[in-house]
Amino acid sequence: EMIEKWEKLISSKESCELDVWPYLQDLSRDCISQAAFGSNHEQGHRIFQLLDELTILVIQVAQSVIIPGWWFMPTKANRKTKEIDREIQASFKRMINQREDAMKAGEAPNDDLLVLLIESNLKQAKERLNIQDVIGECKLFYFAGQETTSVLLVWTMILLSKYPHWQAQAREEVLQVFGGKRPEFDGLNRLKVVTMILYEVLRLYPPAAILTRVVCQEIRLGDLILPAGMEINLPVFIIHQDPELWGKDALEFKPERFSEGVSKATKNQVSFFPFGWGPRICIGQNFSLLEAKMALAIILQHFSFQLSPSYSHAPRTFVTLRPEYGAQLILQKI
Ligand code: HEM
Repeated sequence: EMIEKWEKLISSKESCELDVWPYLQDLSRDCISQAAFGSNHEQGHRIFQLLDELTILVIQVAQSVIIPGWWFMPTKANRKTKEIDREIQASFKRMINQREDAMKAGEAPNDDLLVLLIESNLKQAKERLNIQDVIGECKLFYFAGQETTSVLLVWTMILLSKYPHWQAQAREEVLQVFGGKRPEFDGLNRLKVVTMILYEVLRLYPPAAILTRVVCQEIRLGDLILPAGMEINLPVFIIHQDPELWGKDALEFKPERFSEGVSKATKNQVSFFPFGWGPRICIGQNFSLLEAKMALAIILQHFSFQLSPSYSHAPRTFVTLRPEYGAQLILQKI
């Protein structure tokens, strides 16, 4: 659908300028809605709108001075937050009820995330998820499943516009593997240059730029003693750009550093962790890389692109690392 929209915008002209960021957001929203929840565009659309509003409010709260008990005050922001949360809960409950009915009638898909969650809720076992757990998981997947991948895609398009020789190499590879055909799973796994490019984008522009942990019991870390309850930030983007770990060219876009895989590029150190690390590592990393490769391959088959003079480079952390003023590119049909 996105490709068709872009083609229409170009139609008889040679090229067209557009901000690709909202289109890529819609694309990844559609992917997670359909793949995980089998939900239609409209249902998913409202939930994303509400999550967007909730994110803005949460960021406002995070940036303000917290006074104990503030959350219980009937301020405008607190009332709005609770109202949005109620609507999100109601939307998910509706979605879950509809799916349960469809499952009973034997009309529902039986292999998506929603089915797994509902089945876990219906189990009689001790470890069954209750309905609030199911709603919590749906909320997390809706949020974590779209924002991050659309950010990865948008920075990839921006960097491939800035480095046209990498764009050309990626296109050559895609055309070699798929020609003009629709990309499929096995072929996507054979895309080496595209994978190197995506890793390098994730290194320089990690969507989750900072990870947070709370120390659960006092622990010694080198010369430091960290007390229980202390909050620690792991600055992913700083570690990803540290010249001591990555060399003097750490700030440069050089996908070739990943030509022999991640362990060679990192010399087996934990210096590249765009998807986190350890037991809470991103559960959706394969899904997102597959989605990004699929989207990028189709875009490269249809268009070449370059930065528009109106593009202004402004990475900004707003939960994820976003291009603050969008991604104005000039697209040309191939
Ligand atoms: C480029 C895309 C993505 C990036 C960079 C990314 C990054 C991350 C990171 C860094 C974490 C760990 C957070 C922490 O340790 O505090 C995480 C967790 C998670 N991600 Fe992703 N993610 C991406 C795509 C996805 C997708 C597509 C999904 C769903 C299909 C997803 C679902 C989740 C979930 C459910 C968790 C929580 C896992 C847990 O706590 O056990 N992510 N992600």
